[in-house]
Amino acid sequence: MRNRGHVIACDVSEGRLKRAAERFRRAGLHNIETRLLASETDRWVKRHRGLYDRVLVDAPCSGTGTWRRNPDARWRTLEAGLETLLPQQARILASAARLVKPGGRLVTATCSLLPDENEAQVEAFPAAHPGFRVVPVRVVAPEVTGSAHPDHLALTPARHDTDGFFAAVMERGASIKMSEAGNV
Ligand SMILES: C[S@@+](CC[C@H](N)C(=O)[O-])C[C@H]1O[C@@H](n2cnc3c(N)ncnc32)[C@H](O)[C@@H]1O
Repeated sequence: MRNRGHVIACDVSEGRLKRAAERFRRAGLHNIETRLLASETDRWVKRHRGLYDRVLVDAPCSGTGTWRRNPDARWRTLEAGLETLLPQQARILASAARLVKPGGRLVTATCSLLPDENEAQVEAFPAAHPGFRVVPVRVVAPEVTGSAHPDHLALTPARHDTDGFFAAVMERGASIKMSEAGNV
């Protein structure tokens, strides 16, 4: 965005937001406001529903895509437990969807290799939020080629010699009424 527009970085961790603000300063970015949320049901989300052109969700995930750099993380991942992470990811995604304006886009990204955290979350989303449809990443970013998934961005250490990374784009219908868009 070249320091233009207005970006709001939300987290439930004050420490994370402070560290992020330091990174923004070091990078010379002046268009980012930080916002501490109590949870995905924070009233701030309700007050700002339907206001944002783009919403990026970088929810807690297993981090399995970073295992080649952080081999010890596999033991921490097992502690965190997918049975906790999967519903938390779905709740955060549903909450973030409320912020997207009609015609706006919701992008979800993980550093996970696990289909349950990636494709399965994205496939389940439009059923609960009929106002949204998946937009293939190749449409949004034609310069991105070689993804391991036909619609989403999927990078794997084996195929791309990068960390494992996943991103999907969903667009809210331009004419959809807020009340029709599921969970809003
Ligand atoms: C994968 S990390 C994202 C880190 C972030 N991109 C950064 O650079 O600091 C996932 C983050 O989600 C935060 N989180 C957990 N539950 C949340 C919620 N309900 N709303 C917003 N953020 C949440 C965690 O505190 C954690 O910082």
